[in-house]
Amino acid sequence: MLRSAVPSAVSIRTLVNNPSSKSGEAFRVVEVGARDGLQNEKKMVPTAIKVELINKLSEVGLKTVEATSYVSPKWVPQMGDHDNVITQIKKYPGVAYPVLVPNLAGLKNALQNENVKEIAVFGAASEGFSKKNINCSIEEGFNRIKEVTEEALKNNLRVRGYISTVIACPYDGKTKPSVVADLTEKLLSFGCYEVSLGDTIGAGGAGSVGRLLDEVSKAAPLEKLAVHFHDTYGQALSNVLVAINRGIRVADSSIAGLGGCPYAVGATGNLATEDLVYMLHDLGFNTGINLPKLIQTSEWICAQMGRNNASRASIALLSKKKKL
Ligand SMILES: CC(C)(COP(=O)([O-])OP(=O)([O-])OC[C@H]1O[C@@H](n2cnc3c(N)ncnc32)[C@H](O)[C@@H]1OP(=O)([O-])[O-])[C@@H](O)C(=O)NCCC(=O)NCCSC(=O)C[C@@](C)(O)CC(=O)[O-]
Repeated sequence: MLRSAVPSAVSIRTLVNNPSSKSGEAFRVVEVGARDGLQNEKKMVPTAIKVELINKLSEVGLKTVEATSYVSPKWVPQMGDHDNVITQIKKYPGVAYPVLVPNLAGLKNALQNENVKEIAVFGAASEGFSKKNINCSIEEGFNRIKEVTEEALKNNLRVRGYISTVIACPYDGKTKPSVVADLTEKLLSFGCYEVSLGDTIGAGGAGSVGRLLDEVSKAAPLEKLAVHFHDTYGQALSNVLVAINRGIRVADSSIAGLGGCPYAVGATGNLATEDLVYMLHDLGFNTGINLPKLIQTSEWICAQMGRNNASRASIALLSKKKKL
């Protein structure tokens, strides 16, 4: 069993009362808007819009911009243009563009595109969601992940791992933290450089997320963990604060809070990137992200898609700008 190398984190009270204690410390935001954010859109989003979105996100200073999925287009039609997207984006130096890969067939397709340098593999911590999402059991899913990861590493790709339904499953109810801890350990042993813990339906709050992280951190070093919260119950930002308090320094989020999973009915989008960045900057973290530019991108994508902005920080900062 791996032991955490990070010293015990400061309490939330210390963080809130003394934000300068985090001054300048790096925090990595993983932008998932172009993939998680768009995959559930019923109306096809033109490839050109996806490409422009990814380029704009790269220009605001994000260092990881998840680009698309090499999943079956029969299952997720919105991601069917994966190859064109990854070919057409600008590929800014220093920015990683991971693509989701569910199986060896997806990896074979991804490997044919020389622009794919990093993949993300994904499994679930509940049987119901695993069956609906990837049409197999948890065990079969992790066997697939192992073979995909091994093959990807042989081909010099970096591999990030996701675990879905870490708090609760839309089909099976609450998930045991010990199950998530075991699966996290497995993904790291396969060779994933990082594991992102996904609260797919956004059911978690500070208590359940804290209990989950206490258990997972017994099995995995904190510097190998990321958190991925959907904001269905409005808890995502406080959940990230709990993760920060435990010592985690990577979080996934989606521009304008776009998103939802096709196999998690009722789940809303991810935590909005703008809200996350607003909080991180207020705490004194260095994200490398230009918030005003991020807000412009958020306004732009909402206009392109004809939808309301789910980011509270974007709404507030845009209305302030309009009043001036
Ligand atoms: C895993 C499968 C493919 C199994 O689906 P299956 O139907 O069991 O697969 P199969 O192996 O039996 O193949 C069926 C057909 O699909 C084709 N096929 C098979 N694989 C591929 C592929 N990679 N690319 C293109 N085509 C593929 C295959 O060639 C065959 O074609 P046919 O002979 O019928 O013409 C399917 O269930 C699938 O694609 N699922 C993906 C669902 C998905 O993308 N969900 C959303 C992403 S996960 C998520 O959002 C959660 C996350 C990560 O954000 C974290 C969180 O919030 O929790």
